[in-house]
Amino acid sequence: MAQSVLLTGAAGRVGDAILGDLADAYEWRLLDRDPPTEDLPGEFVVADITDDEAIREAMEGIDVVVHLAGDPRKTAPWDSVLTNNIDGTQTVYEAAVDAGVEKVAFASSNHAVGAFETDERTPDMYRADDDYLLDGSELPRPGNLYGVSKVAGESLGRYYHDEYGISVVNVRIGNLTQNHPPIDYERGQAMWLSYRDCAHLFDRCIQADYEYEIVYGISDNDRKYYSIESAREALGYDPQDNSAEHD
Ligand SMILES: NC(=O)C1=CN([C@@H]2O[C@H](COP(=O)(O)OP(=O)(O)OC[C@H]3O[C@@H](n4cnc5c(N)ncnc54)[C@H](O)[C@@H]3O)[C@@H](O)[C@H]2O)C=CC1
Ligand SMILES: O=C1O[C@H](COP(=O)(O)O)[C@@H](O)[C@H](O)[C@H]1O
Repeated sequence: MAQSVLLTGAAGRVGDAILGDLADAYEWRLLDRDPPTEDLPGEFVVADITDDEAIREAMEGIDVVVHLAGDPRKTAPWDSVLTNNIDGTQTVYEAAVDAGVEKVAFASSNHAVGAFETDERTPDMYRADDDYLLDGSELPRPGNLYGVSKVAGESLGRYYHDEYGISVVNVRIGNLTQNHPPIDYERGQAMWLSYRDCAHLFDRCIQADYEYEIVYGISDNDRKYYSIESAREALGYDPQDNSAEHD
């Protein structure tokens, strides 16, 4: 029988990429505070992730949670990231462990480590001939409050894994765009994540066995400054796209 997967933030862009390729692969329970504007697979729950009761109900019978819901703006103010990204993520984890969920894949961000991109390193680090690489073992270094909230989400996962044994993978997503990497934007090309690689990566997050992981979610771009080795090793990620093929 297909696994039951709760996808929070299902009405957003990352949700769109995942459901575009994986609509038939799982028993989906989709959740978002905004109702869907198109036909989506499975059951749709309209709820806020800070609503403890609604999230507990949505968690019933779920094997795996893909947790995307949150404020994705790098300029998001503190009150929004505190509520949506930190409090909301804690509510999701608490309900997940109480419901006996096996795994949570958390949508973290490149902005959890954005401050490694110093004036001295940029723009060289965005180029294919530069060998600077972050691999997920470095300490977080957020460059904005949104990034701080993603680091908090990764820490919540660490706590719930260590305390309750739930499997957790934090995917530091790069820059997701459909059909084509960002144009005239070297940083975005270095961290491009294509739609099909995004769907495949979260498919691996649902399928693979792991304990607690931090991986980078980008395509196999020549320009990369994030290693994808941990995603390959821990999850079996095998990306097909490379922003250099669109130059
Ligand atoms: N799109 C990208 O390139 C990247 C996205 N991410 C992360 O991936 C996740 C999804 O991002 P996108 O799909 O791009 O954003 P989006 O804004 O398109 O989708 C987010 C969805 O979450 C929902 N949402 C927000 N707060 C909520 C709450 N309190 N309760 C219930 N639903 C709520 C929104 O209604 C929206 O449908 C976010 O956590 C974001 O930080 C991280 C790095 C890059
Ligand atoms: O976390 C996120 O990162 C991407 C890429 O960041 P950017 O600074 O290069 O735009 C961003 O597009 C997305 O909205 C955000 O959630």
